[in-house]
Amino acid sequence: MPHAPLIQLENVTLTRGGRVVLDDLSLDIAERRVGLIGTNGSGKSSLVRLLNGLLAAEKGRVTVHGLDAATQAGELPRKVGFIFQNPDHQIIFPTVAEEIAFSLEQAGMPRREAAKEAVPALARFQRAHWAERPVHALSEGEKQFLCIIAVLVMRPALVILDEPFSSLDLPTRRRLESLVAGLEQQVILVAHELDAFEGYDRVIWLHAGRLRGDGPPEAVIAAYRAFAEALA
Ligand SMILES: Nc1ncnc2c1ncn2[C@@H]1O[C@H](COP(=O)(O)OP(=O)(O)OP(=O)(O)O)[C@@H](O)[C@H]1O
Repeated sequence: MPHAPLIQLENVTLTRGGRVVLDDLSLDIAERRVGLIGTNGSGKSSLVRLLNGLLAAEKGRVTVHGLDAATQAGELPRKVGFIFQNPDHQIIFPTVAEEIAFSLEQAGMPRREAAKEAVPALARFQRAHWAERPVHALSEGEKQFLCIIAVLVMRPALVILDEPFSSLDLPTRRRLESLVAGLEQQVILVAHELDAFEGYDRVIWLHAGRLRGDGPPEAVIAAYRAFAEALA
């Protein structure tokens, strides 16, 4: 039985820096594991930024897990966890425990309780020993892992990862992939690593702000590879 769409874009147009980057785009997304691919500048990051309220469409309607992105934008960050390509864009506190405590506070926990709960929260990800570590002393992979933990402790309904693997070595990437694979939440992954979508329900291919492909990963990725080969 088809599920009701968790995410809906209706005739969405977005302009950035005077250029149309999403062009009258309509999408219904009900699947739990969704990949987003496309060449540089095709609009992937712009699209996912509409879903967590970092950008607003000037035309059309965006609905995310029951929230209207235009009128309920303030509520989106609690529903939508966002993991950026560069962990330094997300991490703001000097120590790991402070970063996690801040996330818990953002999720509505009183400050004192959040400070006490940070270590148990880290322990759920087998990282209690990181609590007092200065964030700047973590490796890139460890920082990315911390960002994911910081998002997951907020228990979002949707987790968006925007090119999370670019600076990670293969073992660290695999560890993150298996963490993501085990999540109960809906996941949208933006990645250039085309083998990252194994087991995904659906892959969406954006090109110049429009849908160029959409369907099961194997078919969409094969079409994208053929397109890339033809360009090379
Ligand atoms: N901060 C910005 N200000 C103005 N225009 C921007 C900005 N960021 C992106 N754009 C424009 O939006 C277009 C789409 O960018 P976007 O980051 O959404 O693409 P992308 O598919 O995520 O690309 P990449 O794979 O390179 O990350 C770009 O071609 C660029 O012209």
